[in-house]
Amino acid sequence: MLEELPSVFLVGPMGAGKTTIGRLLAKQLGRTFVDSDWYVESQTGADIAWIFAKEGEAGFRARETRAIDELTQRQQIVLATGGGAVMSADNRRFLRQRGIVVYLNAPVDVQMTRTAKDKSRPLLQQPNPREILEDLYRVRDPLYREVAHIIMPTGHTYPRHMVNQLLHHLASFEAL
Ligand SMILES: Nc1ncnc2c1ncn2[C@@H]1O[C@H](COP(=O)(O)OP(=O)(O)OP(=O)(O)O)[C@@H](O)[C@H]1O
Ligand SMILES: O=C(O)C1=C[C@@H](O)[C@@H](O)[C@H](O)C1
Ligand SMILES: [Mg+2]
Repeated sequence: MLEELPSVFLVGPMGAGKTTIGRLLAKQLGRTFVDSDWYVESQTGADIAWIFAKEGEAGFRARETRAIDELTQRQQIVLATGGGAVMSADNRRFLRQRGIVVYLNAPVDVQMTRTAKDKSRPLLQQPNPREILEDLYRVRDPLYREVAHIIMPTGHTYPRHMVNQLLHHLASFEAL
């Protein structure tokens, strides 16, 4: 089962669990896992904070779109995308047309808890991260929904449990 499943692309806000769930899902499916944030970092030879500082968000987004275009053409991978990848209409088209898109939908409270200690997200290095997450959610939630084939609420579900639920959804998707 699931041998024929195309690539799976995870979208959602910072702290939704795309990297965590994506890695576990890839292991379960015996697929290669790629994280677009890590891919951009490895292609650039610098971390995301450095790219934002030197090239601005626009520089990062251009690199991200090149990465999403390339990675969505790979066969049968599991891809965790950056939280802002859906801001680009090109990225949304690449994702929607080239695989199964899963929106991990985490409420802002959960995003806050999960991102509080980690300083690697430049957009949240402000005195008011909650307001930023709320503003981003308002703008991006419709875009995540637009691009998604499957929507999964995340919050109080353990990662392993999430992956089991997702495998279930993917199996019924494959059967279509
Ligand atoms: N279902 C879950 N239950 C509890 N903790 C979780 C869950 N999913 C992720 N986490 C934790 O939340 C934090 C953020 O998760 P992760 O890095 O996977 O999010 P992300 O969606 O990839 O974020 P970003 O868009 O910033 O890359 C990590 O510390 C991870 O261990
Ligand atoms: O939500 C966002 O815009 C971002 C999320 C992260 O995954 C990184 O792609 C970067 O920190 C920007
Ligand atoms: Mg991530």
